[in-house]
Amino acid sequence: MGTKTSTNSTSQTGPKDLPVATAGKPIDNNDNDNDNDSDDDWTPPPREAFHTDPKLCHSILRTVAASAPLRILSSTISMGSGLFLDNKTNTSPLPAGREIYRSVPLMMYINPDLNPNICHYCHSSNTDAFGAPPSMTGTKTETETIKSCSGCGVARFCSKKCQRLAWTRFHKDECKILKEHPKMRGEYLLLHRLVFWQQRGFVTTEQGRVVEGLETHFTEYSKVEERAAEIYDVAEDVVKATGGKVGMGLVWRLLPAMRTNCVGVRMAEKKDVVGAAFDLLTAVINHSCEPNAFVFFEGNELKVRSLREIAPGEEITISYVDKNIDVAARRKLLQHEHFFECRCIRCRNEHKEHVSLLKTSKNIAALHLAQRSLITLMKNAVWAANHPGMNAQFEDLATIEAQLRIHTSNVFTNSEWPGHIAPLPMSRMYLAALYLDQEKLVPALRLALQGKLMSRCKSGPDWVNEMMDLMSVLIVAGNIPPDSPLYQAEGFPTMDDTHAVTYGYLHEVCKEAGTAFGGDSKYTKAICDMFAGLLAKKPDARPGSKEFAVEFEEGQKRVLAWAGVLEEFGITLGR
Ligand SMILES: C[S@@+](CC[C@H](N)C(=O)[O-])C[C@H]1O[C@@H](n2cnc3c(N)ncnc32)[C@H](O)[C@@H]1O
Repeated sequence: MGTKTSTNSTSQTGPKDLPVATAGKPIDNNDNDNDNDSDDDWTPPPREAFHTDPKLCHSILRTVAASAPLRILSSTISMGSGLFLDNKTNTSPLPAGREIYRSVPLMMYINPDLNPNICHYCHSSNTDAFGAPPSMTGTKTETETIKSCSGCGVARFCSKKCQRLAWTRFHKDECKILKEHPKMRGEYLLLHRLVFWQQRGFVTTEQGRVVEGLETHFTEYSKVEERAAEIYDVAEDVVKATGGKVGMGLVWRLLPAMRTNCVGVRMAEKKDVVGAAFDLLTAVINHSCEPNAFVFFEGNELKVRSLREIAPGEEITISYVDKNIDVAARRKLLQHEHFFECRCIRCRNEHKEHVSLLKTSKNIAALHLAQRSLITLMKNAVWAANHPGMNAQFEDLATIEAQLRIHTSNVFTNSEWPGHIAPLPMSRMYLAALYLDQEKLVPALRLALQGKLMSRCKSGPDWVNEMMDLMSVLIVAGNIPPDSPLYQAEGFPTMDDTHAVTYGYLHEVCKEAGTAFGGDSKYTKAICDMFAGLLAKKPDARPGSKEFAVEFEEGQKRVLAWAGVLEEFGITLGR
């Protein structure tokens, strides 16, 4: 790290000073870092929004396989551009559950800490479609032997061929970097890749123009000292990694562009982000907390699908954050990462709901405090479960559950904490999974039913994933032997009722998975195979028949009453 130089706003800043008004860490004027800096200016030139350049828009749109006519236009929600369903070539709306486009992102990086089972070149996984490793399910796949690179011990490859191809394409530049920084953020690793690719001439002129036109929030990063300092070290590392061949000015501008425009990699079967991808068209899509589309990944492909009907001429939106978190947490994240306050209808309605339930700002502050405490509590419980013996205090799930009750009591003045207000649904689901791991089926089933059925999410990909978490508890519950003392001692739902609910729910999940993820998705196929396998064991009334509908309704009523869930939260067959 170089020594400090003055960076006041009146100085004639050269390439080696931090941008004007930035009090982050300045670079050493005597450093050789910038000797080959072809790009002396720290401040990016004014950005031309994509939609002002039809030729560039055309080439961005050509990078994807679109199933619907698309256009890049001036956004209706943000300052720059956005992606729209075209209304010139198309007059009919796009229904819910349709593919909008798919593409192979320009760059993608999976963080092996978050998912060690994905090849870093072809991005195929050695887990089954539910994300379970083969050792747990007994499934053997071609890519079973995903091995780490012996150089860095970080990058993973499913075959020698993938390892060789990755080496020529990017890993020869990245191996040393990953060895030094094994936990590097996906966006930062992709920044290194982009810089190396630019040097090697791997980036086409058009791709380069897209990168130049990206929203960077450069000013916001530069203005706040701690944000500037946060990215400064990374930028310096990138310059160092290129042996000083690339100047700090260029890296300093590209870095916030990567942070702003990479999309989190979520596989179909998991809600958690496991890496970062940079896709030229997806970088144009703006955010809504009530989006009409979503992105997921399968293998090398990124797919964007509609969540509800989209009218011709309507802007396509995705959620940049987990939709299940509460309005305050969403706004905070969007402000921190994207520098805007979300003003979508959902945010306004949720905020109004809090105000009407809690009346005063003091009570709202108490809600936010309780929400943070709950998240910390669950994080500690999950950590303790993954590190047995390290923090016994959080291993006792009955104590965690009692604390959950304490945190959620007395926050709402005239009622209990409503079951749909975050993070209660998610906390209950986590706790259910931890109880299931400890084979404590009674609290696991009760909490899974409460968490899932009372949550706000009633359809779409998140609903499918949450229902699959509930299914994993129901399936274990359905396998308890008929003479188990659980039925007597705990008033546990009868085997018939559990089976009726399991078949009914899985039937709905199959249909919704087809709509949400598409019939050609590996995940949808795996869910439907699972359902078919279960159904084969069912001799009597089958989902779809009148007899089954009666069996299901009655069974669900009793199961919900046992779990303390109101009947209105139950699932209607054939929704
Ligand atoms: C990935 S870019 C989206 C495309 C961008 N509008 C453009 O012109 O390149 C993300 C940035 O768009 C802006 N943005 C996205 N959604 C927004 C929203 N709902 N409200 C305000 N700004 C938004 C923010 O500046 C955000 O950091």
